[in-house]
Amino acid sequence: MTQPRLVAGVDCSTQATKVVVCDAETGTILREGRAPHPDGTQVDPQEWWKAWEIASDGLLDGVEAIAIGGQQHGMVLLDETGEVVHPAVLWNDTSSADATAELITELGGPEAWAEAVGSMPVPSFTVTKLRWIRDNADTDPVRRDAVARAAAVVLPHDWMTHRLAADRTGIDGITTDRGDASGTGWWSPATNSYREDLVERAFGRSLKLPRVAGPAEIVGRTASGAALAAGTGDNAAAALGLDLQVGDVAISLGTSGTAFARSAHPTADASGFVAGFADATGEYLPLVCTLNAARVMSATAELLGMTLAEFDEAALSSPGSQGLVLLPFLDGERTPDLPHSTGLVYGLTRATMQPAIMARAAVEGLLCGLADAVDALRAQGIPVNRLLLLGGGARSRSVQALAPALLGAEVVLPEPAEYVALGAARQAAWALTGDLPTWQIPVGKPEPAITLDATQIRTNYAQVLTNTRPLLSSPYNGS
Ligand SMILES: Nc1ncnc2c1ncn2[C@@H]1O[C@H](COP(=O)(O)OP(=O)(O)O)[C@@H](O)[C@H]1O
Ligand SMILES: O=C(CO)[C@@H](O)[C@H](O)COP(=O)(O)O
Repeated sequence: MTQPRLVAGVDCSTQATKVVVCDAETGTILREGRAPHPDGTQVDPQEWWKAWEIASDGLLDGVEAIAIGGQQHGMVLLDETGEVVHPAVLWNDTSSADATAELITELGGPEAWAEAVGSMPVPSFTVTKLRWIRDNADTDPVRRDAVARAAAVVLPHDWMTHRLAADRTGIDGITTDRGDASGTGWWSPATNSYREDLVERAFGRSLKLPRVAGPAEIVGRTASGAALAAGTGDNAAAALGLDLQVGDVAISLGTSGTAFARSAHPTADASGFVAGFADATGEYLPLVCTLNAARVMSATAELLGMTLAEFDEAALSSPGSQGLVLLPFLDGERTPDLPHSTGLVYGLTRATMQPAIMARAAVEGLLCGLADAVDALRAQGIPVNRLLLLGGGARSRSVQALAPALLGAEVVLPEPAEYVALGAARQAAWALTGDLPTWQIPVGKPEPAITLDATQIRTNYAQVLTNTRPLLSSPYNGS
């Protein structure tokens, strides 16, 4: 029997690095590894490298090609020698809220941005982080030094790919791809080109930008001679891992909550809800992203003194949320655009102040936010026939049971797997062989759907959000 050709895919996500090694022909996962990242919204990229070394330890023997999928948007600034000059400012860092508002006004409003780069920027977008660091350089010596020395700006997956490439030096030869470039705020999916003027607008001067590699390109070689594929943003990688088809919408419940679909056409939503991203195949990936997803459940479980399994059981056993509404904006929020917001619980009575009802309200709150996301995709003309649940939070039985009614479509549960890493591995196989392989996606059985009054629950959620929006829009004074 001939040995399978091996490819590796990596997910350098917010909370961890995950590695899968697959048979390039079938996609069968043969080896897996994982290592955590530190918490926080500004992280030294060397921490990702350390996590990669731990997660990939002993896995790479015989691997012929590798691709990196990574959390989108994070700003990694490099000097002329390729040294990192500031901790990476991640997608979930909301410090650039004021910078975002300024940039939107300066260019002529949300429509001007949607026209220029397919998306209205929110504080997650890299372009806003460039403006933030420029404007806050004087109050911090590390930032001042970083702004003075910065020669190039790249994204987490670009940096990891560059670090893995043994055939590059300094900042020469750095690459990115369409999927990740589309989350910067200075690259247009519709025209496939950089808007370098937007980098200059944000930062006050130009910076070197990575070359946008093609979907099946080999962009370098590792020290052991493995081919490096272009890599991509984590959501574009997941779309590749799931082999999304027209009518499919992926719902990823990781640190972020995302709803996205493949599209043959670019979108440009000036409301700021739907980001007009590119995918990793040459098409498009309209996407809605919330800042609070799986951690809403883990934080609520911790509050209630429950394990995640107990939390799930409580949410499922609850006689509904009984009008208790939880707005899950625990880390501020991106969609809706409320970077200064906090979470909010409304509807506490002696009857609703029960652990099980609180657990249920937490799951409903995070799903109501995602229901708005799916509706926003529908409003952009994206067909929604079935929803594919993925990410750590998709393992939650209560999410599986409540999602069909609240999101308004059939829910499919791909067999739990690291789909970002798997999609990156599929891209690596594409670069290695020249053909995008067809890999079977095993489908699991979700928890049976619960019947509930979705209209009432979503109306309650929308009313609480509307009525508290002024409060949630202003900075919270927690002192
Ligand atoms: N059964 C479960 N119920 C709810 N949340 C879960 C469950 N299993 C894992 N998680 C959560 O999934 C998250 C990790 O998911 P992952 O997709 O790896 O995130 P990221 O890609 O942002 O690093 C953690 O917050 C973890 O608490
Ligand atoms: O900002 C976005 C998408 O625009 C996030 O989806 C990040 O890409 C992080 O993903 P996770 O680590 O939560 O999977």
